[in-house]
Amino acid sequence: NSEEYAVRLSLVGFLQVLSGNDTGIIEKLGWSAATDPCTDGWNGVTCNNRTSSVYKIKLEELGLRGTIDAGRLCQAPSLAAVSLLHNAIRGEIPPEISDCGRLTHLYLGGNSLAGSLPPSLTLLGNLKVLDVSDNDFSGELPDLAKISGLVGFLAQNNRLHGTIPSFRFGNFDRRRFNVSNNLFAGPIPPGGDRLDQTSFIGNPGLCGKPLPVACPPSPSKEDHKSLKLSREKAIMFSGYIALGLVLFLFVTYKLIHRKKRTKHRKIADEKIASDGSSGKSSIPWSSTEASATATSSLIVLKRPGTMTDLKFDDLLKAPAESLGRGRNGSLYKVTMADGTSLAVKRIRDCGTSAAEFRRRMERMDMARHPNVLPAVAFHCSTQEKLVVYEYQRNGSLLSLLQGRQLDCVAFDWSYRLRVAAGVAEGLAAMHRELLADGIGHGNLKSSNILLTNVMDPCISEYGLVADSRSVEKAGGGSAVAAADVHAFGIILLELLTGKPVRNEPSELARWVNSVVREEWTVEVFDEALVSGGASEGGMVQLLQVALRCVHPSPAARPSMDHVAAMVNTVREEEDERSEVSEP
Ligand SMILES: Nc1ncnc2c1ncn2[C@@H]1O[C@H](COP(=O)(O)OP(=O)(O)OP(=O)(O)O)[C@@H](O)[C@H]1O
Repeated sequence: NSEEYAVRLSLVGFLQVLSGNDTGIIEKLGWSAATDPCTDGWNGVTCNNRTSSVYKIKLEELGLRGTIDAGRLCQAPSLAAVSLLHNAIRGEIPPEISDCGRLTHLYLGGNSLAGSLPPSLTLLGNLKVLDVSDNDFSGELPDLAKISGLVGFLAQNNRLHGTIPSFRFGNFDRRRFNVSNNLFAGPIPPGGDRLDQTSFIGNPGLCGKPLPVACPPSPSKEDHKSLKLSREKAIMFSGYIALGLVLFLFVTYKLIHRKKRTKHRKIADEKIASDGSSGKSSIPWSSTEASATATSSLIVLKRPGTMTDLKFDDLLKAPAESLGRGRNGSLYKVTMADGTSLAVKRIRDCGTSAAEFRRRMERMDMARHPNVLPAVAFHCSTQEKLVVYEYQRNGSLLSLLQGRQLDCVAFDWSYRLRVAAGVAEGLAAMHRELLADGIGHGNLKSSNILLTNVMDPCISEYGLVADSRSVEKAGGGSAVAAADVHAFGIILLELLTGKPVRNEPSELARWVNSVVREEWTVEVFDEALVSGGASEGGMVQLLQVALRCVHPSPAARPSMDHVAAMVNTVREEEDERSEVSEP
């Protein structure tokens, strides 16, 4: 059909540019728009048998002397791996490379590529291995640490400079991280000492472990103090003083006015509580009761965003917008004076004492995991409990399921597995740490899976169902654990079927079970996954995990540790399936 023809034309165009219009090479490889890349033997091309689409292009050691036309290359919609190792390719990596959204492996080592690595590389969210070694690249590295699944980065023997981003070194194999023989400077980021010094040698300005060169101590406060204030600084400080004065007058004015407004606010608060409406509202979220309590009663656990301090009074004064009213209480987006956005949960009280609530919050703060959103601060009094989080602007898994797609991520099989594995890991880790204290999530659902700025899944509102009585009734945490496993199973079903659940999770489980019983298993899978080339075997495996999690008998459900291990196995097998053999 015409789409396939357009893809062939683009790929042939890509090869022409890559070879520098060398017709000899093009003929030798047998690429022609008149033939099919999958069935007519285009050399260097591998197709996905199920979808008959190109997923790997391997053109190594062919003496290619042209440039990379990423615009044309990325027309192949299922392209997962590209290897152009050991040619004489010139020019730069074009920014359009980010259009190859499914790319997992990109090997460009041993060419004559130059310029800096384009920042758009960081948009390749599925990338696992990037090899740019033995070229003539210069400039600073883009923040490749943003790509959470990156397990290989080879950049040795170039002229790259600047500092090394804070990679998740724990993910890298020794052989698969190498920035040696460049012009990098500054300290090796934390975790780099897990690797061998051969990964870093040959950078004259680089210091810290595993290199034998210690980093110089950073200048102390005393040194700073002794520095004379320059004229510009003096002007700047007098500016601050003036600003401080204006703020002081403003706050005094507000304080006088607040007294007058208190009465109106109480009425407005009661209105929120009674209608539960969501949407924009200039009505402050704080109750009179909360404003009247001591200003020191906000317990800050973590500094939010760029803020140096978070004060209860500032929180009360900041403009708030209602985001919704759920089972646990109401949620407000609060914008602080410096522009930092916070999400404040006002918990519907369930009889937990302030002391018990505080104990739970502090206990949870000790059990952090990258896939669990930590509370920034909390406030508890007998009348009111508030929990403050950082606002996550990329929305939730629910919004992805509802089709509010974000440009920066393809909601494809690989991403869905990443979400499933991240949530499973986070939940399992929290269970390990907190179930002994009877603290489970208690309200896990896709609207509580938020997406961080690098689109990693992050569980929010862990442990806010502070009904200790239900935990005791359930027998020391096992019922809350089984309920969380069930909820996780529903999330897996949502990922597999593409159908979001809002009110009745068991209905989705019942429907899936009935289809599976009739042996129409494939019918349950999201059409977008099937047409996107997701492997049926992998989807069936994940479905089996989901069905075990939603087993009607809580005692028959696996533990979260076991579930996380099963999900990881599916993810690893799928990675291997799509992974191209290492060149
Ligand atoms: N920290 C946050 N940053 C950005 N959005 C958030 C944050 N926390 C929650 N949200 C989003 O705000 C909306 C309202 O959240 P809320 O918690 O009130 O609803 P809910 O999850 O349906 O209810 P509940 O968790 O109380 O049962 C949801 O769409 C949720 O995804």
